[in-house]
Amino acid sequence: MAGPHQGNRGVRLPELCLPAGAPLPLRQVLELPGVLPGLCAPRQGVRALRRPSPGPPLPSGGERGPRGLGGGPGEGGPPLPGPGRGGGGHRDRLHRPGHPAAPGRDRKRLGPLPGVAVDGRVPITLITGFLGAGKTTLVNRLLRQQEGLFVLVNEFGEVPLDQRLVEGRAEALAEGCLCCGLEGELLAALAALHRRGGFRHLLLETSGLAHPAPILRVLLSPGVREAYRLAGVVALVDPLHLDLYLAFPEAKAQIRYADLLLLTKADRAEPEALERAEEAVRALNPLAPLRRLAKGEGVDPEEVLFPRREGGFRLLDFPPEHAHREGLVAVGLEGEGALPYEAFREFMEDLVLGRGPFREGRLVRAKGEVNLEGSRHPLRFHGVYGLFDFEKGPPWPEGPRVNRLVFIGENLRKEAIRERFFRILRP
Ligand SMILES: Nc1nc2c(ncn2[C@@H]2O[C@H](COP(=O)(O)OP(=O)(O)OP(=O)(O)O)[C@@H](O)[C@H]2O)c(=O)[nH]1
Repeated sequence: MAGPHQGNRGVRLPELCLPAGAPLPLRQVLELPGVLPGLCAPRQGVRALRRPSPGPPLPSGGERGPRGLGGGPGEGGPPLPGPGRGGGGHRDRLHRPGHPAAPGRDRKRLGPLPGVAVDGRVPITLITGFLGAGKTTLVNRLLRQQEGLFVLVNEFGEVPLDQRLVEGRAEALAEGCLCCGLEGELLAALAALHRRGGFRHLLLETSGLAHPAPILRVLLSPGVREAYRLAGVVALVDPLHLDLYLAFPEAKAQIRYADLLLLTKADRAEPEALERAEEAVRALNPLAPLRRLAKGEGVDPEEVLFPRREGGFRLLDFPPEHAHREGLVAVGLEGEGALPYEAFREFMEDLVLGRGPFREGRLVRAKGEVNLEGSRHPLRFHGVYGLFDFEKGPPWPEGPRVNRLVFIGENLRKEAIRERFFRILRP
């Protein structure tokens, strides 16, 4: 395990947006007075934190579904429209690559859905990738462009932030890591969704720390297999932080188990970094197709939804047990009130740079939505190691303003973080 701060100080600094000692550029994002000179500008539009436009209403129940999780033949009951039947049928829902997709009404229609057409089971695609690799960015894009998708999201953090981004067509599983004792939870969620129906393809977005094997074991178990067809495993890989990620066995496993590999942040990474990352990824999984993505764009949605080719490669050496790298901690903070700008900036800098009470820890992932004093807009942020994106959200609605933050890292001291945050929060 790397020593404290190595990632934040010695190794990462040249590449960081936030040099040591430089304040976070929060004022610029919120257009608060008093921008401090010499800071890197906030990145524009990197994170689509807003929710995708609501899609058309999901068809309601009414038709009988196939066998499986509902409790055997005849009890299933979710509507899985087959060719020529209700729910619009899917013959006319052809996805036509090449047509520019716009959010909302121009959403593309799903293709002929081989899984449903062939055997009545609902295809399910596992979307993996280490913390901050770009899973939600891709999934939000697919939701905007494709009808009939539903997403089950598993988050490691204690405050479910991602779910709010895809509300209506997504559901959060219990917090924690899906691969660690949440198999029952996953089974129950799959069964409930299957009974409820109203979707034709399920995406399962795992937490960044999930090992795919125990999840695949659930998806390939006899009861589940009758209702859902595993369409494949997609792994997203962040080339900016790959060498840091590969110290985590989960990150390696995600790459090894993938049917399709997506190298994200191609718009931000230098060409040499992309090439190096491709080499490292290829060494772990030489057979899966490898594509480059920029902000969720760069791959045919159909390929993401159905990444597994017939007769394709799959690694089935499921370890009976696995252990996460020690010391990883998720801290969720939720509280009403306003944060003074300076105090919040210092708090974030100390965490990112491993200073003061946070010197033992090393931040891997941060995300949140906060209410800074003097602003009508929430400040939203995403951090992966020291690289941060900030965005101004739409004005707060009437009513209490709730700050929500998640920090994931090694040896983070939960109590110290909580104590500091609630000390600066003004109710
Ligand atoms: N420039 C750029 N930024 C990206 C890209 N993909 C994701 N990001 C940014 O990277 C950060 C993390 O992206 P997410 O999509 O939330 O990553 P995630 O894998 O869902 O994160 P976790 O759920 O926390 O593991 C956000 O700030 C995104 O805007 C990309 O292709 N290009």
